[in-house]
Amino acid sequence: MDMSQTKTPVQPVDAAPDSAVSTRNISKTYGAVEALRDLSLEFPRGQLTSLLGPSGCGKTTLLKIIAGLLEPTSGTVEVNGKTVTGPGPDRAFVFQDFALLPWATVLRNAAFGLEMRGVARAEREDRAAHYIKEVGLSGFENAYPHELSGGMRQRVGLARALAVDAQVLLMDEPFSAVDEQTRRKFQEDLLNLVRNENKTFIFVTHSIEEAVYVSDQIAILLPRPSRVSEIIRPTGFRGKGVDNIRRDPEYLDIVDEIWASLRSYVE
Ligand SMILES: Nc1ncnc2c1ncn2[C@@H]1O[C@H](COP(=O)(O)OP(=O)(O)OP(=O)(O)O)[C@@H](O)[C@H]1O
Repeated sequence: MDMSQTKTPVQPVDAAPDSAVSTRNISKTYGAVEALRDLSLEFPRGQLTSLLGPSGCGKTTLLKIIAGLLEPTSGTVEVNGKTVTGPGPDRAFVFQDFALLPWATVLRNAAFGLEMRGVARAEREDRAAHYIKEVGLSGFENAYPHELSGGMRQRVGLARALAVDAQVLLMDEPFSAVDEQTRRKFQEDLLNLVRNENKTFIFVTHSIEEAVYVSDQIAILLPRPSRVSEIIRPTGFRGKGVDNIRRDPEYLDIVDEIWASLRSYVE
């Protein structure tokens, strides 16, 4: 099988998608470890793209390079046509552990990105309160992180990222540490956020089902040195409502298809 082929099982790829983020010929080596090789990928504006691939294939590395937290060995990242040289206000990283301040309330934590940017207290608390509501945490403004469940802490991290109004949200396996019910609820909420916020989401996950459920575009990465093997756009069942996606025949077919292409790497 030609692994470099771009698959379009549901709908043709737009002729010229408007990209918020482009990675061009990115390579990254850590000493002797070649993590990424010549990886080029477009991230359409206002959509959610998942990076999916076997463990250790370089998904987090790519996300950190896009965030400007890590320099590629070669290649460039562009955000809105401008080359990335470091972290910037156009991108917000939602960390796996969310990096919340344990001594600060939910409100202050959610406002923390704005505080770092010097936004006045009243304005930042207003904006933080709006996003605390948006992520379903109304009533917890004055709680502390240790009083929250893992899923709620994740929502605080997401509220913080939304409050700074970055155009690009980078999420590294945000749902890996929560129970299945919380995870499903969060996936539904994420779908609504993508629709309502018109931001570009780049999302790392290990879960094929999760990627197909939440993504407009899935980039399947091959194991080290990682390249993109396929781009899948599971758009056919999008308008059918969050409750119907998991039993949609197209959803199930795409999950099977991705599993078929990844299984050889885990056997
Ligand atoms: N700081 C580092 N120094 C040396 N090697 C590293 C470093 N960070 C990552 N690597 C290696 O680079 C490869 C890619 O790592 P990365 O964390 O990006 O993969 P991943 O796809 O996100 O993995 P996982 O799905 O398990 O989180 C791995 O082999 C990893 O061991």
